[in-house]
Amino acid sequence: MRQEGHPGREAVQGLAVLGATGSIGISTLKVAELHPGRFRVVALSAYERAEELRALCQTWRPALAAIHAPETAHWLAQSLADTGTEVLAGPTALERIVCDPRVTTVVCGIVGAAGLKSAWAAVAAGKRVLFANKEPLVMSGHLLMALARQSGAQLLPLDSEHNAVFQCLPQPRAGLAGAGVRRIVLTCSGGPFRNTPASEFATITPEQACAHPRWSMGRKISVDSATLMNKGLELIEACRLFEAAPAQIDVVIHPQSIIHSLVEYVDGSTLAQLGNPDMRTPIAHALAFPDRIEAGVTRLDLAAVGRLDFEVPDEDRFPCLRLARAAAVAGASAPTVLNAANEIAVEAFLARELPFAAIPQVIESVLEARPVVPAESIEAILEEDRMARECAHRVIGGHRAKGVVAC
Ligand SMILES: NC(=O)C1=CN([C@@H]2O[C@H](COP(=O)(O)OP(=O)(O)OC[C@H]3O[C@@H](n4cnc5c(N)ncnc54)[C@H](OP(=O)(O)O)[C@@H]3O)[C@@H](O)[C@H]2O)C=CC1
Ligand SMILES: CC(=O)[C@@H](O)[C@H](O)COP(=O)(O)O
Ligand SMILES: [Mn+2]
Repeated sequence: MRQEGHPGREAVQGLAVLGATGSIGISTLKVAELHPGRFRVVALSAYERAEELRALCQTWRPALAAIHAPETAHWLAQSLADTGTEVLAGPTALERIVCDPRVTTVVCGIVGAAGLKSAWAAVAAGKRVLFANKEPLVMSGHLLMALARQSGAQLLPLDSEHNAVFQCLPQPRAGLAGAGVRRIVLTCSGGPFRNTPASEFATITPEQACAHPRWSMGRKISVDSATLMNKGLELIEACRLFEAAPAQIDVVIHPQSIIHSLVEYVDGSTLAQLGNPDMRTPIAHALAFPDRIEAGVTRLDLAAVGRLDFEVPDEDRFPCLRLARAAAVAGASAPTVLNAANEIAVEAFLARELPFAAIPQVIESVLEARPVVPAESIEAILEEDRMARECAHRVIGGHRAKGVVAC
């Protein structure tokens, strides 16, 4: 993560917000709205929510917009005809956006592995790249970090825990050991089922799983928080972003989500970043870094919060965390397989085709079925992702054939 030579301070940043219609995209635009002299919205993207993208384009008047399906793009172009927005579609639209010379800063707010190619293109193009989309980092973070060193891209974490760790580390950095870091502690809310007995997991519905106690987020990450896979993915994400070994990352349950993560130093000091659970804070931090700007969030009132609690995570009830740690230790293709199996299992759960309790079972079966192979090119990673998804579909098919009912 380099700091020099990028538009943090003086130049107006040209923003490309990928996944503009999602939770991260909307929070980013709320921060940008507070600072019209600092940020110009150059490009917005969505996948299928065309009405929402049209409304954003009418407000922000970006030079470029992208949506997945060509026929939807045609409709969008017609309805934005008087705005000057050029509408793109198809597989290379996002790559074209991030490479546009008017774009200095790319906000990666797409969900899942679907964000990998655009994130990759943004890093290759040497942009300032703000990562919320953790799945590409889990799959290929080691390659993205190396690519950033070559291209001069500046990678900044938006994920609240990683942004907190970033804030607790000295800048510029020269590795964790050089900075005297002993370990990184990621906090975890515990999700909506922190106190739910495992015997009740079989009947959990998508609505219950998506009702996160602290954060308002998209459906996929909300389910990940409920299984604790979100923390597992974040453990791997932290290994990638901070070039840490899995053994240097611990997880602690902190139900209030006020401390967003901690860094322990060899001298016994532990630094933490605190704030109300609102993504506009890490987004404002990364957008303005190294400056600090108003984020529009409610100030933290510790007396009103009253108490901060901590617990050890229960990996028996939440095996996804254990599976993710094992994948981090195995390295190579294992994190890609873990992520792919999780995406397919969560999709099936949200479609009421798989019980909540079966999500970790599917992931474990896919991890057992796929050999760990080298992951030293983006092509190899994409191929492993494809095969792991196929395997997950077969495992889920077998599960359904046994007549296990989903809620
Ligand atoms: N929400 C949060 O607070 C946090 C999110 N993150 C991470 O950020 C990412 C985004 O999360 P979140 O904003 O909650 O997700 P949302 O589901 O709210 O938004 C996802 C966005 O990505 C677009 N999208 C979905 N599928 C595709 C696809 N195949 N190709 C291109 N675009 C697509 C959606 O478009 P459309 O609306 O048209 O479907 C939407 O704009 C995730 O990786 C998540 O883990 C990390 C920390 C916090
Ligand atoms: C806001 C954010 O960064 C999420 O990733 C959050 O961490 C989810 O909360 P959990 O700690 O419940 O996974
Ligand atoms: Mn997070």
